[in-house]
Amino acid sequence: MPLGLEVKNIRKAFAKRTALHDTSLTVPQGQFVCILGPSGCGKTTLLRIIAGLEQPTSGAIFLDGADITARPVHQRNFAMVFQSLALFPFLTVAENIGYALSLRNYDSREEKARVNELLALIRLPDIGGRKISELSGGQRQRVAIARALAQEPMLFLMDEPFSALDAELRDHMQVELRQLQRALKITTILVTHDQREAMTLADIMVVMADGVVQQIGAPAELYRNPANIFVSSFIGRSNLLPVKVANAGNVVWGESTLSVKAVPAALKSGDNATLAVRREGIYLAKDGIEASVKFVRDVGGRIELRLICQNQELLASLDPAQWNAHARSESVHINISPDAATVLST
Ligand SMILES: Nc1ncnc2c1ncn2[C@@H]1O[C@H](COP(=O)(O)OP(=O)(O)OP(=O)(O)O)[C@@H](O)[C@H]1O
Repeated sequence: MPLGLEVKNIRKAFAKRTALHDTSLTVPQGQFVCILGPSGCGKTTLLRIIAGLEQPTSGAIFLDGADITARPVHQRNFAMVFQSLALFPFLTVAENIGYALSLRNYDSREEKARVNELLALIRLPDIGGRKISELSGGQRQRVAIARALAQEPMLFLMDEPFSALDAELRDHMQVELRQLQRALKITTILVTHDQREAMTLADIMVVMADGVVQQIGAPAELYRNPANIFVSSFIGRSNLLPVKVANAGNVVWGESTLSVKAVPAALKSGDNATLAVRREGIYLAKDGIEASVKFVRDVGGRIELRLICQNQELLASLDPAQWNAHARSESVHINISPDAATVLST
């Protein structure tokens, strides 16, 4: 059974800055991993080290159990798609894909059949004869993916491949890539700063900040159980409430006691902490905490409320039926669902 890729204790120091501190992660065979983080957090450096374009200062990379840290790029058989697609603009689509096939010693009939197969895969069967310069952004993107797949790579690496596309096309391409990756079961690592993109694509998300991995897990897991304040704010947005840990799985926020699903073992009764509350975790309840409504926004399907509660501004996202049932009043009472609230070290 193949093991996939293992990144072990990678560190990368540039002259003036350490881009990666002791980074480890496992990419199981056939999985889609998204490395997510703000600009400058070290995600491209990590991808380049995995690709073999950059050497780590220390640490090692294993592929299916073999140490490949010193293996040159051209011996890794990894395919790469970057934001600048590096297609040859004045060659045709078929010639671009054929170029990636040239190492395979196909005769011209076999090469033509393989190009057609790849074009069918990206659902552009009729564009083999067109020049790259004559294609739309989305078509170019798909050709770059087809060319990468032509290599039959062990690993597919992508760095912000959709950032040049408009929002609608980006959404579309994300779904297509995900379907293609599932069908081909090709182990894929994609770098992005866009949390929606990562949540759409990833089996496993790796959240980074300042050269340090903050959390690794399935998208829903990171959303529900963020490990720290950075992750809770970067993956979806959270209200951050200053609280004190109380006994019996409760926390105290201002004058109110709130029950929570868990308190981290490192926190003791009386400690200060932060309660990260998802917007949909706030609901209206007659016996809840008093809040005034500052702003109401109907965002189609949900009602967004900006509330002031215990001198703090909160953002809530309600079901329209709930809002209508409460007579759309300027003064409301709220409660917080324990499932949508995570206690974090401050
Ligand atoms: N060749 C280099 N020489 C010196 N410093 C570098 C080099 N490459 C990257 N860095 C620094 O390392 C840090 C991480 O850079 P990296 O490109 O990995 O970040 P990133 O998360 O991919 O950011 P972005 O989303 O903006 O591309 C940055 O502070 C960057 O300035």
